[in-house]
Amino acid sequence: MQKIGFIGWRGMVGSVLLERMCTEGDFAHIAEPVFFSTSNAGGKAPDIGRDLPALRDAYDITALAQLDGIVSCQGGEYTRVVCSRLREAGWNGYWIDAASSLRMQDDAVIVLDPVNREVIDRAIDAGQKRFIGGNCTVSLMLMALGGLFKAELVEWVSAMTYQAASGAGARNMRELIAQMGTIRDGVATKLANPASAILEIDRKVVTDMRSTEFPTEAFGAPLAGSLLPWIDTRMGNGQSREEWKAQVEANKILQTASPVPVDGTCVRIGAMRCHSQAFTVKLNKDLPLAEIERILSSANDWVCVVPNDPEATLAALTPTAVTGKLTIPVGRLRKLHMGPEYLNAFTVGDQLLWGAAEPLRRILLILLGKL
Ligand SMILES: NC(=O)C1=CN([C@@H]2O[C@H](COP(=O)(O)OP(=O)(O)OC[C@H]3O[C@@H](n4cnc5c(N)ncnc54)[C@H](OP(=O)(O)O)[C@@H]3O)[C@@H](O)[C@H]2O)C=CC1
Ligand SMILES: N[C@@H](CC(=O)OP(=O)(O)O)C(=O)O
Repeated sequence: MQKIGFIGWRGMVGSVLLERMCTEGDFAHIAEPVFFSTSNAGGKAPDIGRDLPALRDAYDITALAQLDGIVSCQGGEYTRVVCSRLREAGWNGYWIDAASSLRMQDDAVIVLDPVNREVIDRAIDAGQKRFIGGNCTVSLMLMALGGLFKAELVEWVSAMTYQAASGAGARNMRELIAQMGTIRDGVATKLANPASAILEIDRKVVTDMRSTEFPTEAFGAPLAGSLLPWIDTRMGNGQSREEWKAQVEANKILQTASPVPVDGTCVRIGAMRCHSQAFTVKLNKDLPLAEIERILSSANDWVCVVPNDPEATLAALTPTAVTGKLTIPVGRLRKLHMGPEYLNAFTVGDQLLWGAAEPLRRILLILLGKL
């Protein structure tokens, strides 16, 4: 792997990937990085601390076909178009991708190496070439609960998600802030007066949120001060596509012999870039909580168990605490009234790090023989 192409490096996932690669010094392992653009061929390549040629056209199949590997954070449509053209051109390099379009194809591996390194190694040995990052909630769930899955203790999981605006894109993050500002601006005078009636403030807030002037172009509905219990398209069986991904992707990542059911409701909330999830885990045996905590916390280098008390929970188990960090806290661990095999758990993870960029950065290092 000498010549590696980067597409989508300017987008939200791509720029987090680039930042992580620069921080970790990964470009030292790449003899010839080549940067592409779908909109600015001939423009200036990003600053990665060395001289680089101008941006190449991301649709130039001849240029792409000269690469040993391609890392794309450009999106599913780009993948669909370019991957098939590259195949037709006989290209047989490594394709590393953040988009969902290839994930469930037989010749694609969903990568999350702290959880499925053996699956990845077997695929590389077998000559497989397509390595795709998983859906963010699925990757974050498996980083948090991986120990229980690995020990084959999970009968099923119900995952109720609280997903950040970033999962919907940069435009949506901006709109969330604009919505927050609109709400606040509408009641600023009343808010400044401690004697003003709260129900009057509340009435004005909801009137503003229901107004056609309220900014909702990206989300299609108010998110700030509210929530949106539908993410992605409909599947036709009552599930949203985001909910459907939980079981199919988790079982593909783990390569389970028989599928572990995973289902729940995926909800968009007004967090910026951390997804949270509340789990009900049906274990296949009654284990002491201390043993469960030991299994969870020893599963990988990033997961950490948060004591089930209010101080530790509010200090370590919130999007505010976790944003920008690779740690995966898991807390609120307790047995539910339903019985000793029913475990409650809550996790928070940065959806642009372990949820998107980090598994791609690491599969690249694995393919380069550096991890
Ligand atoms: N957002 C997320 O949380 C996750 C996303 N993914 C997948 O990653 C892919 C990319 O997502 P995401 O990074 O959110 O996409 P973005 O919309 O942020 O970026 C995609 C591309 O848009 C172009 N672009 C146009 N205008 C701008 C601008 N002002 N700033 C930056 N880029 C711009 C860039 O292409 P160019 O430079 O060629 O013009 C960029 O590479 C998608 O397939 C998504 O499914 C996967 C996991 C999580
Ligand atoms: N759908 C996710 C983000 C995402 O891009 O997922 P996927 O990579 O599976 O399309 C969210 O909205 O939070």
